[in-house]
Amino acid sequence: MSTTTRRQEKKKGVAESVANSDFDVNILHDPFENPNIDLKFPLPIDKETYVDVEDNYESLGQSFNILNSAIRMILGYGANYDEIYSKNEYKYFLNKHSDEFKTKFKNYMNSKLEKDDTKLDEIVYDLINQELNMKLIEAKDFKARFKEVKKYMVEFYKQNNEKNLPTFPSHNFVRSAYLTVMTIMRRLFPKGIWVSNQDISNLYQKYLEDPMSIIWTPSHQSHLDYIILHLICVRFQMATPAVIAGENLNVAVVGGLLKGLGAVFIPRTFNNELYTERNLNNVMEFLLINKIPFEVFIEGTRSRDGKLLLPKYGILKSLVSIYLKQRFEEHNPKFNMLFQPVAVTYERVYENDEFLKELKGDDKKQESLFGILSVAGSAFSNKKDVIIRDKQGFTDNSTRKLTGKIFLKLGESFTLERFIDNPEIRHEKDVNLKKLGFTILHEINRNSFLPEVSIVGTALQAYNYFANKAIFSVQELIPVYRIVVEALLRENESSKTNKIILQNMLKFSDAELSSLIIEQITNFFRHIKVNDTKNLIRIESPIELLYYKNLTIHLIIQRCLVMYIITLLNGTEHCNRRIIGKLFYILTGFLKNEFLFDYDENERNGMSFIIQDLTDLGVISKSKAEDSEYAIYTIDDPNFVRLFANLAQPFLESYVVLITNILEMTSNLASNYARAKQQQTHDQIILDDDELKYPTTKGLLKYIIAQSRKKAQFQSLESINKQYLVSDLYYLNNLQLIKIFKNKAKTKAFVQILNPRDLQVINRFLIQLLHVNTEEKNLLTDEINVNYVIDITNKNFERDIGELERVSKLRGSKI
Ligand SMILES: O=P(O)(O)OC[C@H](O)CO
Repeated sequence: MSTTTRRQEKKKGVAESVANSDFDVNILHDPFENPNIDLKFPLPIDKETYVDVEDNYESLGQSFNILNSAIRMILGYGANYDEIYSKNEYKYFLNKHSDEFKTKFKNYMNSKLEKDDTKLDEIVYDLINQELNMKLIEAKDFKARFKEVKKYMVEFYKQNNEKNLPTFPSHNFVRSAYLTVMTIMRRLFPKGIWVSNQDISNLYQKYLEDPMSIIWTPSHQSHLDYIILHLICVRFQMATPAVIAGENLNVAVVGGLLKGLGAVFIPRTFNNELYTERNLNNVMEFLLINKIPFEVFIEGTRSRDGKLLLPKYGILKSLVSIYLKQRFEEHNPKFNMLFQPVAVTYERVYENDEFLKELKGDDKKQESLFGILSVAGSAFSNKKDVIIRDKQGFTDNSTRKLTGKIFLKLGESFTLERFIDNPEIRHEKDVNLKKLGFTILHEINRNSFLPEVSIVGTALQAYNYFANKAIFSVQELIPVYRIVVEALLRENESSKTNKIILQNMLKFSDAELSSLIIEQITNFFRHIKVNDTKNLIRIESPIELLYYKNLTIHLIIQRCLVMYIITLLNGTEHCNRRIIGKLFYILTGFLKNEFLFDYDENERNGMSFIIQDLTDLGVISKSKAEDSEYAIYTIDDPNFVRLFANLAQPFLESYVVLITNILEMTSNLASNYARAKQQQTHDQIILDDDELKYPTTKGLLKYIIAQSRKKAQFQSLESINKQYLVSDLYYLNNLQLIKIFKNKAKTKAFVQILNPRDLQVINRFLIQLLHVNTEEKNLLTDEINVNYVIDITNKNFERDIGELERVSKLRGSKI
């Protein structure tokens, strides 16, 4: 038997053993003949409807509709057309497509604006009061002016609602969309979209026990996320959700279709608009009272780098305040909602090529009708997908579409009542929103599937940093591959699927692993090439590895950091648990936004556990037997330590890149500003001269990327990408070392240095940490110095720089 066939046999074994647990359904399979997928339990049929909401209307019989008839005829799906989405609404969920519901929705929103929402009146009163105070109007005109402004506001928000709120046209509209989208998706993703029937069945059963709005909270890496969840709902006989979507998607024609499918368009930033947020709250409250499923991407934007982003709290805050209002003001004691974290994993994200450009500093291409049509159009190109090789025999994927499987895994769902777990709480400010967001995202990370390509990507990235070679043999990669698989397996105890796959991979022979690596590179990479005759790999642009490595990095980042620190201190008396612990504390602080370290309850991620584990593995050893915090550790397996330490490095480098450039750019701008100010006459004084004094966030990032690439200061390009830099920028803002603020027109954001001295201290600390042009280590090893850096990261503003300066002077070192 050939190795490939043996590997296929083993892979089949994996698929079979997984079949009863995870990823047993491809939702793109057989969608027309059998649109409804049977769940793992029989859906009840003894009642007409299972959702206890007033005014849940059954739709009238099929009305004649030319479009639907045409679709039936053209596509020839006649027989089962009426089966699609036939029981989802009215029977198991509220029928949001009934005319009665739509009228009720519209009336509800209009009467909120016209009379029911006192908040709007308050806003208008405040405004007119200001006009009065500024003598823009006279007291006698107050009432008339109030009426005029209120009328304007009501009209404005009515028009806004018309433009932005879901329209829920009809079940036939859902059916037509299903047929069209299915047809496109099947062509775009021939390898399927995989889910676990048991996951969906568990959720459905929980929902039926006590129907309430399911709040779907998926990870967000692609615009396809919304489509996928809708298709899943249709197929598993659940109601499609209303979806919070950025107004950037409300483009010609497509915006209308998306509204038909439940999109609630919102501004990307609210800029304290007085009533917009409240208006959105009203929309959400109406949907939740009616137990309509709701979908929100709490990261707020698509992650371009494979890791989860920090949650945005706006919508979570609204959900919590609606819950408390309903329970305690509207006396609706059973009101609740069910959060469902969802991990969506792509073997190759559709937007991959665009994301690489953005990471390298290009502006995002705005969504447009043309762009969306061309995606749909590309599904129908009849170009055969053949593997092309260049003259040297390496794969040339520059013109191939490169699509893979998509996997969707549900985490453990929980109700808001269970999360709050305190009947005394009445105010949203008493609810820990950060913990709510992090609970959702940790649950996503805990359940994220690791596709084979993510393991290949991690091994390639690790080896690339380790060996720094552009061309190497597949054979050279294999030992690294095995080490990576072992490390990931140790951190995947809780994921049944990942565990099985990784365990099986460890049993592969070298020849089987080679063929797996070659196959994955051929299928998914454009800038990493492979020659399957000579068994060679060529890395043309390592930035493509970043995404795949980051699909796994959250599992091992803490140990990478510990190994990084040990590498720095190895051979000195400082390589003890006390100093390692302090540095680990600082570095996990630096990377806490990048990796969502807060509220992580996994004890395997603690420093003591990791050190013990590395000792047990024989990677490091303790020189003294007793368990003192001063016992010195030494590295026994330098290659192992270096391999993982390297993976942590780019995240730290990106801080040095950022801070050095903020300092440089700000000082350049300051001297230009001083010069301009001298030449300025009184008449020229402008309203918003921050523009001249401070870099904009956007300008700064562009400058950094352009400058740093020229300087090639670090080995890895990974440290100079937009997503890491943005997240670092917000951490420095949080430490109040810099301030990010908007201009008066709220069109731009600026970066101002608030604490140049401590920004320098952090910069020097990082420079020593990364030993860039310096042998000094005093900021890493001297406890007074280290404690000062800890004070910065702890936001202890009482910190005493004097002591730091005295110590440095005494020892003749620079701060
Ligand atoms: O910020 P973007 O471009 O990732 O947009 C993603 C949002 O879902 C659009 O509403």
